[in-house]
Amino acid sequence: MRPLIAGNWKMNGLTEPSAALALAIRHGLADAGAEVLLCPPATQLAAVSALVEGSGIATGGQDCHTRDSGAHTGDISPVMLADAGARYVILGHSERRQDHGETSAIVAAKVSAAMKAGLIPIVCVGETESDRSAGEQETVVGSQITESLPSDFTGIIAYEPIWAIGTGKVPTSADIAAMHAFIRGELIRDQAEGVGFRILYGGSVKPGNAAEILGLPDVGGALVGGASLIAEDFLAIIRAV
Ligand SMILES: O=C(CO)COP(=O)(O)O
Repeated sequence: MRPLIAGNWKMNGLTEPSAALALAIRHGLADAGAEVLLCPPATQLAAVSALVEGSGIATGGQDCHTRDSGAHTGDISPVMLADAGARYVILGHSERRQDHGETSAIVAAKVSAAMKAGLIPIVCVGETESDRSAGEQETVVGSQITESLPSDFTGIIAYEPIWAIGTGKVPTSADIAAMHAFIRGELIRDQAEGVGFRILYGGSVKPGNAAEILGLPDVGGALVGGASLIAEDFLAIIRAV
């Protein structure tokens, strides 16, 4: 399976810069050894999906509701994401867990809804800095995995240590490899197909560290925030595969 390089644009992207970014990535992508995914804000999803159509670049949402439609002001359903061109959806990102009080149980319900709509969920897990200082990272990530994934899960896991997001701090390669091995073990124990799921690393992935991170065992790609907003940086990360 080729590695997946996913860009999480978060709450960034007005119409013109989003189109320019999507087109720069499309045009700069030479016979990539990676699968490429762009997750723009919901307001840009349909436009970005149209701009990358036929290029092999996929698009995804950054969250979804558990229902397909109904009286849920401000929410976006998985069916709506699929209708706007998405093939993937990021779920349980730490920013949503923190800003919107999303528990792992809520994330699990969203994962099921996304799968039902035919989307591939990318489920984020990761410990805080204090969890790591206390040596609790495996306990925290282990329970996030157990509680955020339905028993029939198929999809992708993204390991994003919260203290590495947007900070320029990255765990050591040994720590990334250890956590990915731990996550793989949990998936194999809990999930019938756990041996095959991709596990992405996310948290301050940049052109300068991408090759080393992507070369680690059980790292099946990267979930990139800040550097995915700069076409040359995102393309350099893709080329590092
Ligand atoms: O949260 C992230 C991707 O989902 C990582 O963000 P940064 O790459 O900006 O650290």
